[in-house]
Amino acid sequence: MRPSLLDPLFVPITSLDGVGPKIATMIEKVVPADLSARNARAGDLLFVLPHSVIDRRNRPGIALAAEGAIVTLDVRVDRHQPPPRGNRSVPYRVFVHDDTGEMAVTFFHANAAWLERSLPVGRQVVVSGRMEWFNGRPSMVHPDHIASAEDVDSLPLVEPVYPLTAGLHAKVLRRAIGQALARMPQWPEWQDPEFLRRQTCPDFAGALRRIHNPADPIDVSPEAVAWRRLAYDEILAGQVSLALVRAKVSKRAGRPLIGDGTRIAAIRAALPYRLTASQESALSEIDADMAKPDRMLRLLQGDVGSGKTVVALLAMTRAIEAGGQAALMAPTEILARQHFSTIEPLASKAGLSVAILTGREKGRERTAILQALESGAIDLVVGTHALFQESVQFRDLALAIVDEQHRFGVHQRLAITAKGEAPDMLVMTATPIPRTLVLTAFGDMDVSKLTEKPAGRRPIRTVSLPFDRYEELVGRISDAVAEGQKVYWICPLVEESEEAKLASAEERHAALQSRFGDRVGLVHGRMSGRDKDEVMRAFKEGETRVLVATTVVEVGVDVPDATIIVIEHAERFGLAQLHQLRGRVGRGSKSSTCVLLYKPPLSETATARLSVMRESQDGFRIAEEDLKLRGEGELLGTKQSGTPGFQVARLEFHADLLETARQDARLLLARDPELKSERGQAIRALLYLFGKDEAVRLLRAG
Ligand SMILES: Nc1ncnc2c1ncn2[C@@H]1O[C@H](COP(=O)(O)OP(=O)(O)OP(=O)(O)O)[C@@H](O)[C@H]1O
Repeated sequence: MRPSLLDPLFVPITSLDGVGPKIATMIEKVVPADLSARNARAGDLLFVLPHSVIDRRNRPGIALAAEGAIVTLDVRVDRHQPPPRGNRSVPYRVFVHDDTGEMAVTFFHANAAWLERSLPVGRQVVVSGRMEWFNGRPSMVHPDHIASAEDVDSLPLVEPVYPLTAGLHAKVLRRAIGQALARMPQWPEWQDPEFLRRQTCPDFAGALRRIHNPADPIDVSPEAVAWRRLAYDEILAGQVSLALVRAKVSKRAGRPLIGDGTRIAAIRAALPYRLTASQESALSEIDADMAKPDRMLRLLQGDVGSGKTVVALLAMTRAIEAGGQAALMAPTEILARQHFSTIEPLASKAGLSVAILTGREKGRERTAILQALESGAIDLVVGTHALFQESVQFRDLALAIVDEQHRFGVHQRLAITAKGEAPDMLVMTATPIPRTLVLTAFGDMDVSKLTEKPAGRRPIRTVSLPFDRYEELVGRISDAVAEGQKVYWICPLVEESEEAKLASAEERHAALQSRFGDRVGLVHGRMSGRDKDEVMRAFKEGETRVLVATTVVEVGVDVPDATIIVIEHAERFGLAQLHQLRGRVGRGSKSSTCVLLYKPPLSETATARLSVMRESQDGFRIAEEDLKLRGEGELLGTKQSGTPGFQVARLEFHADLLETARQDARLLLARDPELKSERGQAIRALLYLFGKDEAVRLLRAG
């Protein structure tokens, strides 16, 4: 049961003063991504942390205030100058002075009565806001704060600045966060006292209060002790949650999966290529795991195009030879269909019966698949989320493979394994991620890596090109298309909305169509599955030569004879994503080109990212660079996809805390596996606070 001390925080944010349904929707946009999968609760606001501060301690005097600076001034009010009657375009000006000079405090659409009350002529007041120059004179337009000289203490001297979204005012958000802070109960301490002493940390509530009410800009820094304390809390919550999942998964013993090898041999014989040494060694690690009576819990990391699918197929075949069934779950429908079309012809050579199950299989077709899975008539199923559904039952699921791409959480992975009697599990990721991140996102899994690409692949030539060379680029592409090459054109990442994304893709499609006619296809996330398939088929078979696409092609799409990829507004993408996208070409034996089309001026990090892309094609190295440049959020996927990232911890500052937290979590659970001790109970509260409700539920499920 959830500790009752959490009750005041476990209520919808709409129960806070000043938060109606409309504001709630806006606030949910700034609540950290991991939490926003459900409706936000008041407690989530605690972790909406400021990214900077406004320092209002700066009191230079009017004459010394720099343009654009936010300053606080002690001034005397001289006179009011309301706009001429009926002329709303002229502002209301209040003239003030101090020892150093004079200025105007300016208001548009002012409420005159309110101004007369708050800035009475002759009174000494404090105004705080941004300095602007108007007609060569200093002025402050719409000060953020006005206080009488007596009330000056009410001014926040160091004011936190929060991430905002269109329509959400800082004041509204601050007020909501203030209420969440006020609802914090007296927490039991969940950290090890020894650790706290070493780190000289404040307690959890104290740390939050310090960051939300900073006394100094340094308090709002991930390196400050308060922030480190919270980061450690969060990392520990993650590690305990992963350890609980692992304990649950490995509690039931697995079984040895050993077959006679005939079907595996049939598939190997049908492959048009030899497996790489990397693929062979990953397979023998997987084989060894599967042969053991313990359950396999392994992560297969492969760089783009390294050939994970065939490794997955051979592992599944082993499970089937041993008398069980196997499931492969993909993050998108496009990918599920692609895996199916790769796997099906090979599997049928070995006499396996294979099915696909996504949201699209409906009615009688679906019923037939479900029955065949339950009776065991289907050996191998490829699918999407649809495989999680309760109606999906297996006769004997022996191996579950999750093609992860960071879109599934720990608990979803668990959900699929719950469909068998302790099946083995293999998680595949296409973005190589550094060891530290493997630990945080996946816990203690065994890792196999595909570090090598199939023989005969040529390096991809990568160039960056400013947008003003667009015409020249289109000319080159025109030549390439005339030679029969295939081109991906990736549309810019647009944050605002699905509509904006679509508009930009359609616009580019239209522009390229006017040049290349009906040899240009368009694929985007809003299309139906069938339409997407059709567009992909036409591109694969060469009916279209240029494919304009949003990032739906980012993961896994395999058209081996595509040789050029243009990434428009490359400066907006993270490194991991650029690397994934680039991996759509260079999958065959022809040489390929990746064009990073950008709009100058480039920021410093964008410049660095593009140069890493030009210099390296090693996904493992790029992942390390990404971690340095951007932090883990980008690396684990884009914000939109709800990644197993963090809300507070930032690994570029807090990676050193990981190992300690991991050991701490292990020790804790070794001593108190059900979290029943005093510290264990406190840890339960911690898990809930960081949204790990599912992990606590596992305890009850036993
Ligand atoms: N050993 C091999 N030799 C030659 N080609 C191979 C080999 N293994 C796989 N391939 C081919 O390489 C391509 C990429 O394989 P696959 O789609 O499995 O890659 P992946 O690891 O899933 O990469 P991504 O994550 O980028 O999609 C496929 O066309 C596949 O047929």
